[in-house]
Amino acid sequence: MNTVVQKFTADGITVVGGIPSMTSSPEEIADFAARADVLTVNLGTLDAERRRVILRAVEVVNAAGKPWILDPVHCDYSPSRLAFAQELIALGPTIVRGNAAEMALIGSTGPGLRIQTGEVDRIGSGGEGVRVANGHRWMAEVTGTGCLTGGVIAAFMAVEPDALVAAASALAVTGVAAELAAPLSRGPGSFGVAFLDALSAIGERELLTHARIHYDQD
Ligand SMILES: Nc1ncnc2c1ncn2[C@@H]1O[C@H](COP(=O)(O)OP(=O)(O)OP(=O)(O)O)[C@@H](O)[C@H]1O
Ligand SMILES: Cc1ncsc1CCO
Ligand SMILES: [Mg+2]
Repeated sequence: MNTVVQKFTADGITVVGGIPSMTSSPEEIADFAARADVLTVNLGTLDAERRRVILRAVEVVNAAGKPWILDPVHCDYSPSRLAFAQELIALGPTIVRGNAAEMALIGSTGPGLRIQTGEVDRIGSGGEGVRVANGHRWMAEVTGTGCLTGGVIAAFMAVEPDALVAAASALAVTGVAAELAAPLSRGPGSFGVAFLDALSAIGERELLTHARIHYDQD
C-alpha cells in the first residue's frame, strides 16, 4: 500500500467488514500474505524495498492460489514503474484496476480482469463486460478514492470467488455510497467523511434502488 492514503483505504475496507493490514516490512510480509484471504498491490509510493516486498507477497499468494489485485498508481508518469507493473501482470493478478490514463498504458492485462474506473467504471475488455455508472464527481476530488475502491474490491474478492461479480458489486456499493453522501456534504472534505459513513450504513434497499450496473455482450 502507498503511504499517502493508508488510513482512508483501511477505513474503507473496515467499514465493509474486512480486516486491513498495510504491512510492508520484509521480515513480516510472508506471514501476513500467508494469513490474508486476498492481497492488494498498490504501487503509489514505490521504492526499492517495496518492490522486493511486493514480489515476495505475490510469490506467497500465488503459491497458495489466493486472489490478488494490482493498482498501478501513476504508472503513466514513470517508465520504470510501468515496467514493474508489466512484470507484475506477468505474474497473474486476478484483477488490475486503474484510472483511464494508467489503463491506457497498461494495455492488456492477460487473463487478469481489467477494470478502468472513472465517471463510468468499465470491467472487462473486448465485447463482453460490465459497466457501473454509479459514483459522484467529488470522488475525483478526494485523493485515494481509487485506492479505497481497490481495497473494497479486494474485501469483496475475499468472500466472492467470481472476480467480476466481486468487482461489479464493490464498485456499485462504493458508487451508491458516494451518491448518498454527496447531498449531505459541503464539498470534497466533508464528502470524504460522509462517504465512509454511507459506506458503513449502506444496505440492500439502497443498492436495489440506486445501483446502475449494465452487462454488455457482443
Ligand atoms: N466523475 C466521476 N463521477 C463519478 N464517479 C467517479 C468520477 N471520477 C471517479 N469516480 C469514482 O471514483 C473512484 C476512483 O476512480 P478514479 O478513476 O478517479 O481513481 P484513481 O484516479 O485511481 O484515484 P486515486 O489515485 O486518487 O486513488 C471510482 O470508484 C470511480 O467510480
Ligand atoms: C497522491 C498519491 N501519491 C502516491 S499514491 C497517492 C494516492 C492517490 O493515488
Ligand atoms: Mg489511483
